[in-house]
Amino acid sequence: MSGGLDARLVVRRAAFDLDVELAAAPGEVVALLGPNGAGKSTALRALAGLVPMAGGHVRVDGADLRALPPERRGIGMVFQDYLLFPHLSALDNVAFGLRCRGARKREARREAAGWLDRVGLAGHASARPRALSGGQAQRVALARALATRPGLLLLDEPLAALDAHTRLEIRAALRRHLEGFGGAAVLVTHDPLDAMVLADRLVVIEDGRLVQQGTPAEVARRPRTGYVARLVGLNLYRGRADGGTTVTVRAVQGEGSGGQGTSGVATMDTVDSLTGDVFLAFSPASVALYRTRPDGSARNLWRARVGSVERQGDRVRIQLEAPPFPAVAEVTPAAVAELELAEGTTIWAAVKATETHVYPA
Ligand SMILES: Nc1ncnc2c1ncn2[C@@H]1O[C@H](COP(=O)(O)OP(=O)(O)OP(=O)(O)O)[C@@H](O)[C@H]1O
Repeated sequence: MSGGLDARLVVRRAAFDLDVELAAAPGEVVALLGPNGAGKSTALRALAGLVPMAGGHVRVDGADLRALPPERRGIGMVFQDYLLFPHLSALDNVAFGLRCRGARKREARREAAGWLDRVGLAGHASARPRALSGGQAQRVALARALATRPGLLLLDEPLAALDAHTRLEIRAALRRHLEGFGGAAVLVTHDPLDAMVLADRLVVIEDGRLVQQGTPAEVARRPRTGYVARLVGLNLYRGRADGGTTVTVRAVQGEGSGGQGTSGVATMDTVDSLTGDVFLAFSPASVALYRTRPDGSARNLWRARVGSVERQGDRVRIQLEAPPFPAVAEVTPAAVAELELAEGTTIWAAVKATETHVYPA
């Protein structure tokens, strides 16, 4: 690829080893997702030149940046904690980046004023960072990063320090500005919603390795690890399909979804005919719960113990412990009351074959 970002990032530390390839086309926003300690920040810092690389390359618009120090890479950066210069006004913070690129003072300030206007802060040009709210400070940081029209923009948890209301507002502003941005952008986030809203493509890393990538819709539809499944809220199992519509499954949900002893096998009826190793997924909302064994139409049915009951908005998430079928069910508060669900309750869980989704592993 000549334009955009083309990188392979190799970083070695005593107890950690990162090796990921990362590409982003001009105008594309790639979100890096992964559990704590997966190496997201390390990858971003390697791109920025803030940690030494043991191997690989960083090319932006065809230019190899690996030998350059951070300040000469021409990369725009937006961090969680803004990192504005406290002694400079909002205007001069934005102008600073332009000055570093060689713009004259008047010219830099004129252009900076235009960017402050674009992020809705024309009236705050002379304010010092401490006089700005978190959301305003983050908009100044964004203007500062965009003003230099970098070939690569890095965003490290840009919404994490903001309160819920400001977060919504800045997420929308960020989306607008990213849409108008012509360079490649890499966003690190913990928040699947930020990733889904802001990114064109998701790259998931675990333990320093890329485990899955694709558009948000592809990743949400076909998670390939327990982490991704939890992220998108699906129940996920690995199994073998026999060419018919029966899958022999074992859980891949990992910790917190059934605990230890997730051994043994079970079969599930599906509607997809595949052969070989497969993933089987279904949504928590498709799990029906019963106090007594239900009669009637064919469906997958199993006994489970309620592990936890957790209210989330107007729904309740129920962890079901039932090796090898640990699962999450999502029901209404009325159903919780009616079924008298509490930790330790034993119930029947059912999922229709038509609600399952099977795809090659
Ligand atoms: N400065 C450092 N020196 C040594 N090890 C570090 C340093 N920074 C991070 N690590 C280790 O490198 C690994 C990757 O950390 P990193 O911060 O990149 O992960 P992350 O995916 O960004 O995690 P989080 O979501 O918690 O921010 C972890 O094992 C971490 O403990």
